[in-house]
Amino acid sequence: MKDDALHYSKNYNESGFVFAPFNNEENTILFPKENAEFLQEKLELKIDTSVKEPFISSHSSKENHIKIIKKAIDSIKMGTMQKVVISREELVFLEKFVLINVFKKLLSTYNNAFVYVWYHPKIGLWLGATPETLLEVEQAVFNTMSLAGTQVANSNEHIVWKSKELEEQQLVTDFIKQQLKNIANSLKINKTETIKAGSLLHLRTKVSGNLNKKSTLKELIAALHPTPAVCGLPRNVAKDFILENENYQRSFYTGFLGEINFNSSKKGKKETHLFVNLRCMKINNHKASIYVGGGITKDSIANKEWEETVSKSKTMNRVL
Ligand SMILES: C=C(O[C@H]1C=CC=C(C(=O)O)[C@@H]1O)C(=O)O
Repeated sequence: MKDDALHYSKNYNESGFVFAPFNNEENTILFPKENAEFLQEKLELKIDTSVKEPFISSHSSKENHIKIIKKAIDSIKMGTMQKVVISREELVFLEKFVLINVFKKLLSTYNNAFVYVWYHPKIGLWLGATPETLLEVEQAVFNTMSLAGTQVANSNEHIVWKSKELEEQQLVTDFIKQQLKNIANSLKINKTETIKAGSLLHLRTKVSGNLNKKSTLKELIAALHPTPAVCGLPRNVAKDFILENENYQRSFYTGFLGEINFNSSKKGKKETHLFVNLRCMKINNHKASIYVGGGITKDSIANKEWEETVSKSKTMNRVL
């Protein structure tokens, strides 16, 4: 970027790179394309192992996280919500932090994820490796996905999904279908499949279609973000529950990021690639904040949900 000014996207009509928070009422940061410089470099993924980066991890209170999960389960059983994604921040104290090494480790650990480093002097440094696409648009064709349900990958075992995970993910697929009803046509829901993200497995259903002529990117984003893969159902009830009960600020975790280029007049350039900001961390003053969460439904068992967040944070801890 040519300066350190903070720019915001007004209506996603711009061309550039956006970084959006979980809370869709807050501003989306924009790196305008016209202010950006484009550099390309081939990275050798071999890491200098003589540099050791010891760390001490401090689990944010387990009891507290379990308490919020139990409250969420009660609320779901009382009928206020169907699903809510509860998350937490885990602090890791870094004695030494070599950005390029951590980035290379992320790239080699997550070979089918969108791996990024994002920095703005007024916001800070974020890194991540997300398996979830929020939205891809090329001309009038778009792709999105429903991604939810987690288990630890175990290469020797036949993969079996329990009904809790299958239902949790189906809710996301149904939501996407419903939200796109008036914006898109020729909606195609692919077969649900298992995908690997680092050492974890998830359920994924790809959804694609054609945008109606008058649909805008703003409309499309408003319809999808935040999906029940990161928020819950009904969306507003779950969002309020999250904002009231999680005892930290998600800020850009479970937001989205990527390139927008929806209104470009140049032929063949009308492309947008947005990813949900999962498996991510913020680095600040020898401290990494790792963000992890999981979907809670009526069938959730609080302790297991805690373990799921531990598995998720382990994959991030490993790259540190
Ligand atoms: C909210 C997160 O994951 C979402 C995406 C995949 C699986 C999820 C789950 O099993 O709960 C979550 O919906 C996270 O990793 O922090």
